[in-house]
Amino acid sequence: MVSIADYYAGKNVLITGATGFMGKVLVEKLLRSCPEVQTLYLLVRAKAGQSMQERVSDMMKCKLFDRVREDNPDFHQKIVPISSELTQPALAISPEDVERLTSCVNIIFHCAATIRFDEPLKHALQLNVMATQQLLNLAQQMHHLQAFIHISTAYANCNRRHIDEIIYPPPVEPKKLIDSLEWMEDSIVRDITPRLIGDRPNTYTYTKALAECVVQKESSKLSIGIIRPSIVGASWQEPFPGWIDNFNGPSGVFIAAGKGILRTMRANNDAVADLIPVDMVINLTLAAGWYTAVHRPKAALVYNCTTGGINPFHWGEIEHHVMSSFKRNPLEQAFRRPNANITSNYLMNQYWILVSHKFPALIYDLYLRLSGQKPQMMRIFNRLHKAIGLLEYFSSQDWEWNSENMNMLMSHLSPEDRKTFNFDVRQLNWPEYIENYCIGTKKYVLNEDMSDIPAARQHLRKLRNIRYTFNTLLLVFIWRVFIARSQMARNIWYFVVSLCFKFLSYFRASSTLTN
Ligand SMILES: CCCCCCCCCCCCCCCC(=O)SCCNC(=O)CCNC(=O)[C@H](O)C(C)(C)COP(=O)(O)OP(=O)(O)OC[C@H]1O[C@@H](n2cnc3c(N)ncnc32)[C@H](O)[C@@H]1OP(=O)(O)O
Ligand SMILES: NC(=O)C1=CN([C@@H]2O[C@H](COP(=O)(O)OP(=O)(O)OC[C@H]3O[C@@H](n4cnc5c(N)ncnc54)[C@H](OP(=O)(O)O)[C@@H]3O)[C@@H](O)[C@H]2O)C=CC1
Repeated sequence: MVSIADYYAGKNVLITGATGFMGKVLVEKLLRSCPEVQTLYLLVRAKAGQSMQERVSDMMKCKLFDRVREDNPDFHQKIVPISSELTQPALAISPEDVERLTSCVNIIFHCAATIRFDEPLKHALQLNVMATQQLLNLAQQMHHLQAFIHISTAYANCNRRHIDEIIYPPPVEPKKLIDSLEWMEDSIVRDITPRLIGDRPNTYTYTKALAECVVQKESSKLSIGIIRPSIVGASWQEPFPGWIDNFNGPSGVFIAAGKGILRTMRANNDAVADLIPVDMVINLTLAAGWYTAVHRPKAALVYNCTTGGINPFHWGEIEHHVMSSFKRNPLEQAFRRPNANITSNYLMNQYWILVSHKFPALIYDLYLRLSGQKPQMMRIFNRLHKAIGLLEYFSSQDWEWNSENMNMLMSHLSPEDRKTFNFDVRQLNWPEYIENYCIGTKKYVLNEDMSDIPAARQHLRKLRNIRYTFNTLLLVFIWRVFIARSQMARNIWYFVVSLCFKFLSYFRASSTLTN
């Protein structure tokens, strides 16, 4: 059977969400491991004052593409950005571009989505569901399309404990919901959102579940694969270990803990932390594209792309390895020494938030005010509390995903493809992966230099000394207050001092005698 790289040779690929975290890794891997691919059409919008061409050329300059650049300095010639705003009618693609795409695209990877957990329902529906429907409509006009790969999430059905590789009935008929929300004011939609999403934690998982149903409806007309990754983390091996470029999911939590800001979070130590490295997800995605195109399965195949059932690791272990990694490779200018603890106990968590988050923030802001600067720590903590509040649902419980299709796909790969497009999660060594992940947040998200580690360690020592001094002063102060107010405290104090004195005199006397 044709190998994966051979299949992609000469193919025209359409990718949405190419400027995002996973999209970038997909583009890079296709260019590097399938060098004969014909053209990558990227649907990109203008954003933040930058045209789509500027955004794509900035993207290609980033470090992620260093290895591709080495292999083929002209790789950018294979990339064709297409202007598209996915929330607009017909995806706002010009008629000329539609013509071009329909005449040549062979395979589509649909990665674009809003992954915000607090997205208003209408917008999440527009992007995650309606844009998917419009892309499917476009796909049906394509004369040479062989596969449509949709990126979903393993948490689309997080209201279930056991999740099979099937598409579950939708919580509501997507079209009916879209029609009925269309005329409603945003404030009304906001009010009814909790009732609509029901037992799902946010609009993200709800709309991703609806999107799967929209995709399934077209599966008789198109060859479809649905990839459901769990929590996508930094790369395992490719193109560099630990590559990551955002604060989403656990990355923001790791950084906040490494900076000594985050000290407590609600999570279950014993629950499975279903992290999966981005390069493994992308390898599986490309292999699924190949399999779908070559085998043309009759129904849409769903791939639960998870680690928990095969190579489980737990939040308690993650906490331990993240903390020890940041002690070995500290981040610059930490607020306090890294020392985060996770707990499933609500009251304990509230107590530590008060003592370890709010109290130091108050003191630091007071110091900033007194030194004529703008207070900022409380604001940072409020944002952090909002972010971790939204993540706690995922770190406090675990799920079981069936991953038979992932295993089936692996069994169809040649030994060579298994190496080049490796998604065998059994090979993951978690402590090593977490170490590289933490270093990756330092190098690629915070752009800190590894040569500054000795200075960062020195800073941690300084923080430790400040803490010891502060604790000693606090103890002495509390004790002084007690002694001044309570006869009993004074009596205990005199008793302890006289006991120490007696011991000292006894040792002095016995050492004089032995001499
Ligand atoms: C040692 C302990 C171990 C235990 C560790 C447990 C980890 C437990 C993870 C579970 C993870 C499940 C994940 C499901 C897997 C998917 O299926 S989907 C992918 C995951 N999706 C996400 O993570 C999106 C979550 N993020 C959001 O919804 C929004 O960013 C938030 C959190 C509501 C914040 O919204 P906002 O206040 O409007 O802020 P936003 O503009 O997004 O960002 C503001 C600033 O905060 C930063 N920021 C954003 N998010 C974060 C964050 N999480 N942290 C810190 N800073 C952040 C931004 O970079 C930005 O910085 P500046 O550019 O202003 O300097
Ligand atoms: N990250 C994770 O942990 C997980 C992600 N997933 C899924 O993987 C996919 C990719 O996620 P990830 O890369 O992390 O997400 P990102 O937020 O990093 O990327 C989202 C992409 O979608 C594009 N996009 C968003 N809105 C529009 C729009 N209106 N028009 C055109 N493009 C738009 C963004 O473009 P722009 O740069 O212009 O904003 C960006 O390229 C998503 O489908 C997500 O649901 C699934 C499980 C876990």
